[in-house]
Amino acid sequence: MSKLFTYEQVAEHNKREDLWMIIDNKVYDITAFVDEHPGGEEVLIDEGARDATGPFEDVGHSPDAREMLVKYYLGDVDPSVSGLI
Ligand code: HEM
Repeated sequence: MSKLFTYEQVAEHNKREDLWMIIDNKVYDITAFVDEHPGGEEVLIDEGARDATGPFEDVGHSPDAREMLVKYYLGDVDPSVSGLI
């Protein structure tokens, strides 16, 4: 079973040196990726620490970009508290 996180837990990881992000109800630790993002670090810091599914999809990220997410995966958003924010 995957690890579950609340929105509050994700929101604590809101810094460039410690940055999490939710995409499609999955939680990612993207700290190591901030330097590598072709779209720059600013958007990741702005959209990080919360659900960034909308902005991520709006950009029309490639299959390669989606594949990159795999190695940053931590777990899922706790479904019992999802949808609160
Ligand atoms: C950890 C999550 C993310 C990953 C792995 C990722 C990965 C990538 C990759 C690989 C590209 C190059 C184009 C492509 O292959 O699609 C890209 C471009 C871009 N990304 Fe992300 N991205 C992430 C999150 C975001 C978020 C949340 C935003 C917010 C708007 C964003 C904005 C952009 C923009 C604007 C570009 C275009 C850069 C350009 O071509 O000038 N990305 N991203």
